[in-house]
Amino acid sequence: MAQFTRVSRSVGLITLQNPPVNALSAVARQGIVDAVKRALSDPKVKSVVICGQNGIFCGGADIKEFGTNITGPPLVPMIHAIEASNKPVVAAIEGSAFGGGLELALGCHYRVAHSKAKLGLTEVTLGLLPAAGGTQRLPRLIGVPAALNLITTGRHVTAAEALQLGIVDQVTDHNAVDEAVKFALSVAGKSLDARRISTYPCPCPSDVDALFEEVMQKVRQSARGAIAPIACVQAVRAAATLPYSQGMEREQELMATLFTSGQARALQYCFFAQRAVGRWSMPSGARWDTSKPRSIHKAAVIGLGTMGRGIAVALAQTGLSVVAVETQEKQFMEAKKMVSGMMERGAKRHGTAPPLDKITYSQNIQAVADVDLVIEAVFEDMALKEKVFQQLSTICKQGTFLCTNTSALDVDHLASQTRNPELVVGMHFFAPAHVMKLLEVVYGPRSSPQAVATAMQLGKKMGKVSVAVGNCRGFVGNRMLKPYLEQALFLLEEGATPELVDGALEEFGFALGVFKMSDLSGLDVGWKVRKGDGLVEPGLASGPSARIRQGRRYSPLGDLLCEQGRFGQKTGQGWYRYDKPGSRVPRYDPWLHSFLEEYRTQHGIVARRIDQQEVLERCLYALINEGFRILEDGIAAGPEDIDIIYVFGYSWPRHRGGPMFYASMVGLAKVLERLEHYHQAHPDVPYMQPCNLLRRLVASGSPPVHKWKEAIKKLRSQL
Ligand SMILES: CC(C)(COP(=O)(O)OP(=O)(O)OC[C@H]1O[C@@H](n2cnc3c(N)ncnc32)[C@H](O)[C@@H]1OP(=O)(O)O)[C@@H](O)C(=O)NCCC(=O)NCCSC(=O)/C=C/CCCCCCCCCCCCC(=O)O
Repeated sequence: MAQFTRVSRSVGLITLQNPPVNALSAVARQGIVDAVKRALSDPKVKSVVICGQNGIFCGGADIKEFGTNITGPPLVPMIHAIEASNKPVVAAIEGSAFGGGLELALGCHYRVAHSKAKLGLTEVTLGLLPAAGGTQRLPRLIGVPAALNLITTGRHVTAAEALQLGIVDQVTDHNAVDEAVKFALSVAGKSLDARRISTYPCPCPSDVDALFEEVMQKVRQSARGAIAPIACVQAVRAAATLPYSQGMEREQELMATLFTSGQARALQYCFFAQRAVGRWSMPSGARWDTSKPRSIHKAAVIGLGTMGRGIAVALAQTGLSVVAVETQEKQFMEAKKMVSGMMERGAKRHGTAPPLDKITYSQNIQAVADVDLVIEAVFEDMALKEKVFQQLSTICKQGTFLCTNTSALDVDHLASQTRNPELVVGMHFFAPAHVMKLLEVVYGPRSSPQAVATAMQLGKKMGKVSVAVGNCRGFVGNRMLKPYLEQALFLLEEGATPELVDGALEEFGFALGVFKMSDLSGLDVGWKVRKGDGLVEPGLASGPSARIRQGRRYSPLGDLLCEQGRFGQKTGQGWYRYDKPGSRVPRYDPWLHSFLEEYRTQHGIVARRIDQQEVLERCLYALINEGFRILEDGIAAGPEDIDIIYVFGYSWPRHRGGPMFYASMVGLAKVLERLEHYHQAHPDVPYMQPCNLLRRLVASGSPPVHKWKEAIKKLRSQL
């Protein structure tokens, strides 16, 4: 797992060999310990280089070991032994040096990096802190403010930034190992007294207390309840205020708390889930590894509203030639300007040239005749989309993939409007499409595996986390949102306020509570959908029957707000009031509170006290219950798919691992018991009726989340 060779006569070259990312597993650590001993005891070796095989230095500690009984030599003494060596040790950093990988490099006396390498103390993203000395060495090397920034965010820095910060000593465009060997030859025999980072004093600003107070406040705000960033600040504070050995003790103490926390488990689950969703499968048996995608060189976007513009930008930024079609004159002119502006701003942020020449605009749909793939993003109206798909089917060259960006409509129905339904899939982007990472790739019963593979691959190229899901109303994300929104409205009827509901959800970790989110996305969107579903009945009489529609409990609260022209931020009023239309800061609205009181009186509802616990249970368990139905229906292949959709598309707090993981942490039996309780109290709310799959999982002993797929398969085979 670590190979030792002697090169250039006197340089001991230690190569980590643990594919795919040279993670520091027990065997790899043992390999390093043995190789270092050998290098130090070999009199012919005057200096040492540590590198990783296959162009990657080291992806850090082996995350797979974390849930197990860890054996093998621990990292901290291993790194200390390297630092204490009396022969110079140079890290040759290619590819990535993350987490424990960078900590290993910080234990070396010198660091040479390839210009394309990325470095970072990423542990915080896994619910941990850099506990192999990273929180103590990095501030000593680059100062407290810069170290705090890197350690609390886990962000990756380029080799150039690492050089500027002082993390690496040299950056090269050539072979980093060869350069490191040359470097090692040049420093052989030189004193190492000034090269052991643990012996450095920690450079500190004069008012350490004020600095840490300010940072802690900021970190608490952005952490949304995550504990690791806070522990990171505490550990760096120890570096700034304590001698190294005591700082190390503090680092270990803080790590011990994080290591066994539910948050660390959730974040590590997310890490693997994000990768697992790439290994998609369809109920037909088609899979990621047996379905070959087709290369896409030229794509088209139809409809340049908010979504279409974002999609066009995202495609162009990927390097594809894009035909952007908008038939309405006013929208066409406005979109051209907006798209260019979006690309220019993006390019400025990345220090690149805007890919303006990648997009050609047209007002004629015939312009898409020669593209490889079309993404339809016209208004969310089935009749309009049907027409577009009929046209595309005749205009496009043979074999063009036809995708729809619908957020809820029937993909299979659209496929039926075309000559080749196997070429049709949904590509459901999230607004703003050039920023949001999530893409739901929706397959209908007739979508070919190649169409799915192509959309998945295109999503990946666009930098999206793509999840393949089946076709149903709202797919996965929006389907689960419906019971969540519904519960929030019922809670208002029963006595809660938007502030109470949002407060509970934000404390749970959502960036925005449900009412703030509705104000942001526009209340009229859902109103239009409900009208289409025949649920909106303006001016209906009061009394309980007014709140039963299509045989189930219904809250017209949202409709009533829309009837008043209160569409949220864009009109300056919604569930909150805003200083002016378009303002973003929600404020308490006395009108809304009187309106709720009047509404309750009119409908004979006596307001009761509702606590945060009830808000969370009703909103979240209703959503989770629908997640189980989605699994039962085979719309999502596994809980990971649902969780990744929620973490990347709906701001579900990552440190809670996604709704299905959260359910497993709460305990399936508890979730079932609470759903049963609420369903008894609200028998006219079908979403609260516990799903069969949940009952069966509980009956089979509530297996851990990673075993659900297997359990579902087994349960299906018993039916
Ligand atoms: C950028 C990457 C490295 C590579 O990206 P890419 O090329 O795109 O490839 P991927 O698809 O991401 O990955 C390929 C497969 O490799 C798997 N993988 C990746 N990284 C790891 C890893 N570090 N460990 C295991 N496996 C890994 C990945 O899952 C893929 O496989 P699959 O598809 O899932 O099958 C990118 O992969 C990346 O970013 N990786 C993560 C980098 C990272 O964040 N590293 C930090 C790891 S944490 C760390 O290093 C911590 C160090 C501190 C010291 C730890 C000490 C531990 C013990 C202390 C115990 C003390 C508490 C005691 C408690 C008590 O007292 O009881």
